Amino acid sequence: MEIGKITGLKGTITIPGDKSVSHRAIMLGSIAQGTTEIHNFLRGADCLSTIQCFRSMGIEIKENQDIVTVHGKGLHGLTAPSDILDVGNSGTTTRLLSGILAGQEFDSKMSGDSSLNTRPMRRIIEPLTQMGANISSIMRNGCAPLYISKGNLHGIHYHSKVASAQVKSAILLAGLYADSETAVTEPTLSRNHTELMLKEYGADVSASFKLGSTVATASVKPCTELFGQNITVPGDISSAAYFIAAGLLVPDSEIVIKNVGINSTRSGILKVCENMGANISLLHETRAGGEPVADILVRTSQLHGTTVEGPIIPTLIDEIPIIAVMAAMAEGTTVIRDAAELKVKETNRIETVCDNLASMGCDITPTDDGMIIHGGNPLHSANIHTLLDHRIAMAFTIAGLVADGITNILDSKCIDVSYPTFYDTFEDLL
Ligand SMILES: O=C(O)C1=C[C@@H](OP(=O)(O)O)[C@@H](O)[C@H](O)C1
Ligand SMILES: C=C(OP(=O)(O)O)C(=O)O
Repeated sequence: MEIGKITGLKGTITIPGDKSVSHRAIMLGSIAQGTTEIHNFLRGADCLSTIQCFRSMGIEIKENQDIVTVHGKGLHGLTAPSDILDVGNSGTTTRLLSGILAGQEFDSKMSGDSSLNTRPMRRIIEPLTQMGANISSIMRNGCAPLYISKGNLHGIHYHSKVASAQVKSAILLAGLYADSETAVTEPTLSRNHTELMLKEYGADVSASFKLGSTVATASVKPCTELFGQNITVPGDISSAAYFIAAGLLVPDSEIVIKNVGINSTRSGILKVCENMGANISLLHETRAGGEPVADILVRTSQLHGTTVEGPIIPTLIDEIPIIAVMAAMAEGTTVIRDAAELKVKETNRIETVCDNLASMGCDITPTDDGMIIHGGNPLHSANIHTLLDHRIAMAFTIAGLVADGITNILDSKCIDVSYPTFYDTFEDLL
């Protein structure tokens, strides 16, 4: 995809459904009793992998544009897949599904693409094993492909080293099948969609913060039945982030982004934008599917550098590539730290962000847990090596809109993983 410099992005856009919420709606719908209707479902490749996995385990799932109907068969209604479950590029599918599969009577295997199969899975193998699950890395390297066979699950209180919603969710989902309460404590609160949605489906879930610390605990009681729901998925703030950045960086722009999920465990990017001096307002705040949503009004702004660190990091972890692009265009220095998790995403996002921004003329230095960006140098065009990472492709598309010359996004098709209509959205802004 070739991207040139532009001015004046103006208009109102709607962002597709949230990826995290879409995955969870399929998973919980499949193990609930009765029908679940999901509105504004994200038809991105990752969520389609989740659908396919549950179809392979006997669940009827009908797709009608962005409305998906799941005919759930209850907590014990899944059937043995005849083949290895293909999780594609999706870490969320792999880790959350592991928690569910740990509670099944049948054996299963899961494998993904070459990126997925290098991502760390010990973080879920270890707690699920403590719960009594039989789960192993087939290549014995701590990565997928994974093999899961019947185990008898008991409740544990797990203290996770990483603030990861995927780890937390895998344990809570296995906890539905355990013989006593299961709790997860994480160093700082990660996205809480699983807790919120489990509650909607009828599970007995609690969540608490320890006073005076950032530590967060979520727990679930063993469950006998979940009940099918009607779910409206909010627009994905991680996808909206590219248009927030475009509205701020492209001269003479004014964009309204409709119906975006602003759950505080996801909306750290809004705080960072505010700290950078952005002109952003939230309009029409309301709720959809148990989640807070709002329209976001963005106007071109002169940004300045900031520090992004500590408990805010899990609330914006997928937005760091686009935050780095904003920082490159901001006056002054931006420091991003406490974000070592970036190294184990679809690519090592510290490297992919730093290499590509440096190739566009940005003064950027990678660190062990983030990066330091001296902003304000004009960006120039480059060939962007996405390494098939959707977030890199989208973040550098926005960089291309403000860079001199024609920026070439290599393998931009990888954007289908989370936002297949990304380039179409621009048509409403030109
Ligand atoms: O639970 C989820 O839906 C997700 C959690 C995050 O991963 P971690 O749990 O590994 O931080 C995030 O990066 C990913 O895109 C989606
Ligand atoms: C890291 C991501 O997703 P996942 O972990 O589900 O592959 C992402 O979408 O940026």
